[in-house]
Amino acid sequence: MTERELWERYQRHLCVVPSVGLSLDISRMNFGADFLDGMRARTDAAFQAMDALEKGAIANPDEKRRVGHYWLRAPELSPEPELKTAITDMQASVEAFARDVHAGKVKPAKAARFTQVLLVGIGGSALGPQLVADALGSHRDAMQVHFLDNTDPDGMDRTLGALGERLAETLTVVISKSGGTKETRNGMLETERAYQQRGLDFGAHAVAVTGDGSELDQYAKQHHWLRTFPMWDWVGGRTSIMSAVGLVPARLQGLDVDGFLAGAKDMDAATRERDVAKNPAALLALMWFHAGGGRGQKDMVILPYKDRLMLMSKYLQQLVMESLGKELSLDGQVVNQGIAVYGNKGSTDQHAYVQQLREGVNNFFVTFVEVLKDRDGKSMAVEGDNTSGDYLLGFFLGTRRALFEKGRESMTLTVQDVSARTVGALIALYERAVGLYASLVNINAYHQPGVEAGKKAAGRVLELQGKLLSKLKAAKAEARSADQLAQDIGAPDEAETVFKLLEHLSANGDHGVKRSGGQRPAEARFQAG
Ligand SMILES: O=P(O)(O)OC[C@H]1O[C@H](O)[C@H](O)[C@@H](O)[C@@H]1O
Repeated sequence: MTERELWERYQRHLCVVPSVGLSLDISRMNFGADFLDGMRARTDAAFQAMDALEKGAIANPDEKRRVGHYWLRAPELSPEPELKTAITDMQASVEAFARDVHAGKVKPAKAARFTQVLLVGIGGSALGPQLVADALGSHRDAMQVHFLDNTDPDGMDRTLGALGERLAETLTVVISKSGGTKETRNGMLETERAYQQRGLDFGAHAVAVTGDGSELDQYAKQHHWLRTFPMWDWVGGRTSIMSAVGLVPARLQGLDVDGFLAGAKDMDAATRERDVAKNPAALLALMWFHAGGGRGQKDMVILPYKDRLMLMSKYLQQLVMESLGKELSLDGQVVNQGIAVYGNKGSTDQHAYVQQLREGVNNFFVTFVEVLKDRDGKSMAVEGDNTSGDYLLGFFLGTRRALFEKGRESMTLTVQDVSARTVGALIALYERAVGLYASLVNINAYHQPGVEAGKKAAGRVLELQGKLLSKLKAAKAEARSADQLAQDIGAPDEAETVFKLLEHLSANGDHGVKRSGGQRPAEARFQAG
């Protein structure tokens, strides 16, 4: 294709959404002239399924749940008045709470004001707040936000250690839809102890976001936490950023929550459009289908040319992979669907993995995200008349061209700026694209049965550790091999897990397990005390 033909193709296929200042360019995807028409029946069915979902159908059949994240930015579209009230009440109470915190009406016992937020959560209860805080935050925010999103002890020490004295003016927000996620529970307990060690009452510094009656909800009530904000079963974790999960930290941080919700609402309106050429969510879904043959054969590389959008790929990794990575179709057939997502930011990535994108295995398509506005205010010239922002654009266009020359497909999303409106719109765009794509490939995007297997297996590992420790204590000073100990606890087939447990136990002083003998598994001996 000549440059001239490409320019024609660009103009023909450019999808512009004036209400949110966003455009999607699919000209560098090599779909044929009849592709969109050929997909029309499937696309219409996807629109119908989305319509039913928005009207309150059970769109998550396995869990028999409705899927209501679109109502969070348009409560008037809720299928029942009670849901609308629940959403608007939540929004008003979050806003009022943040106002009281900022005004010092809700204040810590031993400091004048809360200045820091510590968010404890994982997966959908952390990734959205992390993206929003990083994309929209600055040192001028009303409060600074920190995160504990793992059960890594050193990670917790690092974050809590950095807060240090400021813990006295830190409001901890524990977020868990289910209220039973172990990583979050552990982070909460360790945070509670950090407060206690400084003579601070944790409950007077803590807020929960969780489902009614959950383990976390009960804990918060028993320990007289400041507040609990609701989470509902009709909002999935990975689409919960516009529920209290995202609004509580965003309001506390002092971000433009109204703009964020309005951007999403406007994008929702634009992506209900049935004319595919005018609907960026439908086009994204169709391009994913085209690129991967409807089988996820190509990875989605997300390349925003903007530091503030660096977490976009991490956020989309959960949204896309947890939604689309499914073994079974809606009819129960084994389909093993999914699309792998990765990326960081340009031009930084150009100095890392872009080499492979241009010359290596052609198993991906890129989505460039271009932000027109360079910065607040003017830029200096760094070379001739050129600014740093001119360079960023140059590198983006240069990389895109270099990929195209080698037959590597890409799309470009162009936005005006990284405002709350834009971030809300981008999230809404991808939420709908994922929902539509799921319909195109006939899977349930709203459950995550695969995640449970790992959690159950982890539970069995900890059970095994319990047995092992009792045995080691009973056997006192006798040094035994992993194989012997696995026999002793009646789990001879679990020798490898037993070895891994012993290796970890003896590397840490918590349980008094000692290791002797050689480095290889068969040579190592373990004993208590
Ligand atoms: O909010 P929670 O109930 O603590 O869940 C946190 C996360 O954990 C699970 O493993 C799910 O796979 C995620 O979708 C969810 O967002």
